[in-house]
Amino acid sequence: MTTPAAEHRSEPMLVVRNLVKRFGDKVAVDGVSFEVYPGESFGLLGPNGAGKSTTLAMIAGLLRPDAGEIEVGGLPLATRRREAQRLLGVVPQDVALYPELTAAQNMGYFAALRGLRGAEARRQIEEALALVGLTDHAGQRVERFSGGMKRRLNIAVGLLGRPRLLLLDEPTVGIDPQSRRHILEATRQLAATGVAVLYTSHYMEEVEFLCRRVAIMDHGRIIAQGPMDQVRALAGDAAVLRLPWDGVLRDEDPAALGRQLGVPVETTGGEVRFILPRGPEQAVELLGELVRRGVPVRGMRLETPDLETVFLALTGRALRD
Ligand SMILES: Nc1ncnc2c1ncn2[C@@H]1O[C@H](COP(=O)(O)OP(=O)(O)OP(=O)(O)O)[C@@H](O)[C@H]1O
Repeated sequence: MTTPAAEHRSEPMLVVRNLVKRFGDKVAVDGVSFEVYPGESFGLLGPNGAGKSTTLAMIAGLLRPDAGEIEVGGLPLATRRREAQRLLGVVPQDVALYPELTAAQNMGYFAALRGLRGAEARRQIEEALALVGLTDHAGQRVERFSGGMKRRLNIAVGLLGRPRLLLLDEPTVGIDPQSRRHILEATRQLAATGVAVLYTSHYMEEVEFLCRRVAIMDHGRIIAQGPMDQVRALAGDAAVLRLPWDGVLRDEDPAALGRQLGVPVETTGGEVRFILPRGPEQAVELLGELVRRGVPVRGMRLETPDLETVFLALTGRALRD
């Protein structure tokens, strides 16, 4: 499934074609193709180890592909890497900051590395800190920052040089809700100003919030790609039953319960999600089973397909176990 280029008025900012990367016998990226257009956040979704970071590292020019092509702003990465990299902002999973320096000093250092000087550097630093909500913390040393604030600063660093293509590698893993909101909102604003954003995540709700187009990766391959509604439709009848976690399954291990009941389960943010391949009617059986086991059901929500259920429908596995 592909999006007709005609839908987009501009040329793609990123073209990835038949990308392959091997590590020894392991094929980490296996024939991946997609495009990202100016002004859109394109979601690259997949479980840990799917090959998302490896794909991003190749686009960033940090890893050489074994096969395939990458073009950034029409420039082939293989032959015009330096020019292409000037259009790119990369925000890696690991935070790379100097803890003993303030946020502003870190930004100043990375701005200089990017070749920015004087008033232009100051303007860009100010803008980037404002976008991620760190203006009031500019003078604070990074060692006193929370994990979420460090991630936001890491993103601000990635924005120096005003990239036309921003690569965000799972920017919200393990951070507080406030920082997460800042990051999602900043990403949205950037896309609104015309930046092409490639957003990788294994949180489908983030991708559903940010992205109109998405690719789902598993074992190095793209197993579904296209506009969100079309990809969602691949879930067929599957549904998700969400139950509050606190107090409900106190004495039960939800993963073990899921295995016994034969349905994939994941636990996130105080609730358990049971994924029901056969759709809503399976919820009746499942609830009956929970009641038989004496599990007090104090609330529930039954939802129609999201990207989680798509992944299950296509692979038979939950995105996050
Ligand atoms: N330098 C490397 N050497 C050997 N194997 C690697 C290397 N980098 C990645 N891999 C393997 O390639 C596969 C894809 O890894 P990758 O980090 O791209 O996945 P991912 O989807 O980004 O997952 P995560 O969210 O865990 O980073 C994994 O099986 C990983 O173990």
